[in-house]
Amino acid sequence: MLKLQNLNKEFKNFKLKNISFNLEPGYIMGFIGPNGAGKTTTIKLIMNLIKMDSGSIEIFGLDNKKFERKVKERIGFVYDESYFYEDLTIKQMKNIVAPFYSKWDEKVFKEYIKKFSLDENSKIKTLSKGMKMKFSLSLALSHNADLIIMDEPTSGLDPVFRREILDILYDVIQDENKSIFFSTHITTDLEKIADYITFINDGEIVFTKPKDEILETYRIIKGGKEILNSNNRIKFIGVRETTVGFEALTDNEDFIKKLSKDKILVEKPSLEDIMFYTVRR
Ligand SMILES: Nc1ncnc2c1ncn2[C@@H]1O[C@H](COP(=O)(O)OP(=O)(O)OP(=O)(O)O)[C@@H](O)[C@H]1O
Repeated sequence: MLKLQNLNKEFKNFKLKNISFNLEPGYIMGFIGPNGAGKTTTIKLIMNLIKMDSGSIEIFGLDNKKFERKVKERIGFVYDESYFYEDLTIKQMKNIVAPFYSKWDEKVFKEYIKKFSLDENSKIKTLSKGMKMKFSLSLALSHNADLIIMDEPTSGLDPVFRREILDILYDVIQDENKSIFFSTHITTDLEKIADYITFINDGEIVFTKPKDEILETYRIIKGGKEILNSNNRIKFIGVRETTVGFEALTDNEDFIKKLSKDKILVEKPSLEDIMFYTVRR
């Protein structure tokens, strides 16, 4: 579905370094990382909205630049900022977008509009942030796209809206030939629906793996201050000290076994824990 190989892009104060990952058909991949890590830049490169310095991107096995039109016909794209003409109504805007897609399905679009309780005659500028996102999603899902790419689709949305959107994405993925790639800061959303997680930090991929494998690999260790010393401290990925003790992240099973069992607590981390300790070290 999507294959990035050794992608590089340099801005004045930022560098995207050797980004590589694959997304297979039938899966949802979440793209996480702190602010400024390079998520939007990567998505813009995938969509050929900015030029790469080196590397390659294949979508459906085709080069994303050479076959741009062909590839984009089959992508549903949801961007984090509204790119609509604010003075138009939903219907007018849809009439501009629809002819670009040979497989546009008016019936599906109408179903989504109804499902999202949107009024076709509402002007875009009168829509709330959540409603605009629902409209964006309706457009992205109404032309039989095989790959849905979204940049922070759930940011700024309340939990009810978010859950609705996640349910719809989950429905889309029931067709095993479709895939979804989306960036987010809301790691709990990914814990619910993602199959794979790609984690980017400071322009570099930290990991790209099945979610279950990630959650099985890492552990949070909690213990009193007396356990932490200069030798073992450096073996943790990240450490957070409090007045009474410490919490730390590790992916080293042997190391955990060596720590005295009766003095530590071993817990499974959330994706947010993994992100926090990896970024803060
Ligand atoms: N056109 C540009 N010119 C110069 N620098 C840029 C440009 N676009 C992005 N950057 C820089 O690249 C870095 C990565 O930005 P990017 O938007 O990809 O991060 P992000 O992971 O999407 O962050 P966020 O989670 O805050 O949206 C930032 O330091 C940003 O300032």
